[in-house]
Amino acid sequence: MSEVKELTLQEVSEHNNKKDLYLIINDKVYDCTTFANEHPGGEEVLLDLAGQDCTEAFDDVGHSDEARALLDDGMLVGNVKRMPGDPSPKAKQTTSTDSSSSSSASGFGVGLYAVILIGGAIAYGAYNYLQAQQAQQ
Ligand code: HEM
Repeated sequence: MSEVKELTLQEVSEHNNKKDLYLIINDKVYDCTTFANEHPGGEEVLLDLAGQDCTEAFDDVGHSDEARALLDDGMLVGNVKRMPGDPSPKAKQTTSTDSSSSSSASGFGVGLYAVILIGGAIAYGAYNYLQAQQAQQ
């Protein structure tokens, strides 16, 4: 049984190059040195974030479950040890902007239904009108 390592942000930040590349995701430290050149999203993005907390960037891409599984499959080094004065973990936060954007999304849904309903009604009216015209001839 290997002991879980604890690394400070300072220690992780020293692993910031192609030959020694650590990333922090959800307060866990991963050694991505060998994975970097196999990364489907490219080596550059990982190098840019080397030694840093990339939780937000990782989540924003919408990585698959397989990508998440890869992390714990051999890359895990240990946990982040937060010291007093360190920045807080970069987790996804539900902000008021999020809820307003979701409400505008649902507003768009209602608008779309209205367009479909009104469009349908107009098409039905036009069809009836044409039928009546034809009946008159
Ligand atoms: C060690 C952490 C990471 C792992 C294990 C990983 C793994 C993967 C995998 C397996 C894919 C293929 C698509 C999928 O299955 O979701 C992918 C795509 C991608 N990754 Fe990562 N990734 C990591 C970190 C990052 C970071 C920090 C970024 C920064 C923005 C990033 C950016 C991307 C992009 C842009 C793609 C899309 C590539 C495309 O579809 O053309 N990845 N990653």
